[in-house]
Amino acid sequence: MELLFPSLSILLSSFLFLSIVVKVVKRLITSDGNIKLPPGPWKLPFVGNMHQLLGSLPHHILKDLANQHGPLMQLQLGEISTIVVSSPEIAEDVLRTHGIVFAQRPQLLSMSIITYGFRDIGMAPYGDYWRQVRKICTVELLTAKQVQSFHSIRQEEVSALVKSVSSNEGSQINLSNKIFSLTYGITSRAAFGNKCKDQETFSSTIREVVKLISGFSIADMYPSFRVLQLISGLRQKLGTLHQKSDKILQGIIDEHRERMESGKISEGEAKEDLVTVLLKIQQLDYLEFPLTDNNIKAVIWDIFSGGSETSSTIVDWAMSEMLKNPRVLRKAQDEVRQVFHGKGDVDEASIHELKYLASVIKETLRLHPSLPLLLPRESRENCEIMGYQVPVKTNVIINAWAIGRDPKYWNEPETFYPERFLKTSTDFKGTDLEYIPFGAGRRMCPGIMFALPNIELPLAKLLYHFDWNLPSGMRHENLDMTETFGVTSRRKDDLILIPTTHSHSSAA
Ligand code: HEM
Repeated sequence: MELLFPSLSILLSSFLFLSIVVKVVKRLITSDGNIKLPPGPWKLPFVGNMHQLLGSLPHHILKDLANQHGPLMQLQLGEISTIVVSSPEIAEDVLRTHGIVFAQRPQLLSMSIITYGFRDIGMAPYGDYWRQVRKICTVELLTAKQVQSFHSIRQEEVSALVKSVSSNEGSQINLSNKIFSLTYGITSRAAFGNKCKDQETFSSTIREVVKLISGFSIADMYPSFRVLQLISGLRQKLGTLHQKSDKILQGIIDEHRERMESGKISEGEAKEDLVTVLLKIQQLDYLEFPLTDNNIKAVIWDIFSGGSETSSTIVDWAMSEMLKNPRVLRKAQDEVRQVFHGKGDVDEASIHELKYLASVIKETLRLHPSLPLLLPRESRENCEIMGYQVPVKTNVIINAWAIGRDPKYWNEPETFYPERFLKTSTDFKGTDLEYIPFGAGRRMCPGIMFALPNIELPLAKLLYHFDWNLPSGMRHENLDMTETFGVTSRRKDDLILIPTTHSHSSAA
């Protein structure tokens, strides 16, 4: 009996292996040999190019491969034919010229669990439902007026951060941790109103999910082998996390609905949180697609997962780059201290005067775009790009990180030099394809207006109130800038710094 188990498992895995090989070979044989696909590296029969993505960060590997095979490159990732775009010219073709062909997202099984069956904005299939939720997002949730209405939340949360840093003056603090909890705190209050009791659990659930869905999941690369979903355990882990976050979100919705029905949230209340806005929209009778509670939860999930890690990552990298480049740190500090001279604190009303800080942020977004690979897309029909065929249902990866370092467009691309943005009108609004940290085209990020104040205000206050030093003995040029593997390109090690309160500041 004892021998039966190993032999059974060997038998099963051999069967699985063989059936995968048969399927892949069958596909190779039946594929149209006349199609002129973009060039790409040599492929192994069963894994395609997946083995080439091991060992380093995907956006780094893809940039190196593109240097050898060209800015439009074809890879075979398991069963999935993929093209990788690494130049502004081809990004223009994909995102704008043929924008409608590439406005679709691939329907990854792993993502369907956490997006309530693709009912969010980011993963929803391109079509009328997506158009409706995206419009709600841009016209109701993330407008300049709505974002402005959250200014007191930002002030309070960032002031609390300043206070907490100040109380640790002279000793080492983990600035990364403080920045990440700040952004989750602001997003939570904007979305749910006063901080909800489950905020910590909710934020940590999101972070766990983001970690789980990072990189290329083997199961998603072989969608016809559903058994891989079971073996990998990904589906089960995501399911458990989804249930946890769903319970919290439903509790928040129920509590809001109760307050609205009891008249505690009045019509047109000055500062409406995002859940309240969504519940009011739910009551409208002219929506093409009724907004269910699940739809609302999916949208709120997007705002948290899309909005918090991304903005914190930029603040974290901007501080790291300034500590590494003391000249830039001094210049940014001089500017903020001059603009807010005699005021004792930074306020949002004059923050637009911080032109150099704005360039620091832009340069950070160029070198460390929070999403180095834009969210994946999928071709809806056959398309020709630069004389190559891109067949329907090809996965499309756009390497925004590589594009932001293209030496054809950027002088000394690896150098952190904010001044370059003082002299150019290049912007991240989606028209300059050499600079796409927020993407471009139909699926471009709708959260820029929400993100920017969450980046500018913390940076301005941290520079105004404190002088910053690295832990003793560490030289600025030795600050480690290694990135970690993930959906967002975070620092590998947390940023540990020593703050000293600046004498003019009200935090002194
Ligand atoms: C520094 C901050 C941020 C960065 C760098 C960023 C970047 C991006 C990028 C690169 C995309 C993919 C665009 C594409 O495929 O072309 C995206 C999509 C998206 N972002 Fe952001 N984002 C940020 C903040 C936010 C915020 C604050 C929100 C919401 C409050 C948000 C919500 C979304 C949504 C919903 C999508 C999906 C859009 C769609 O598929 O139609 N993002 N973001």
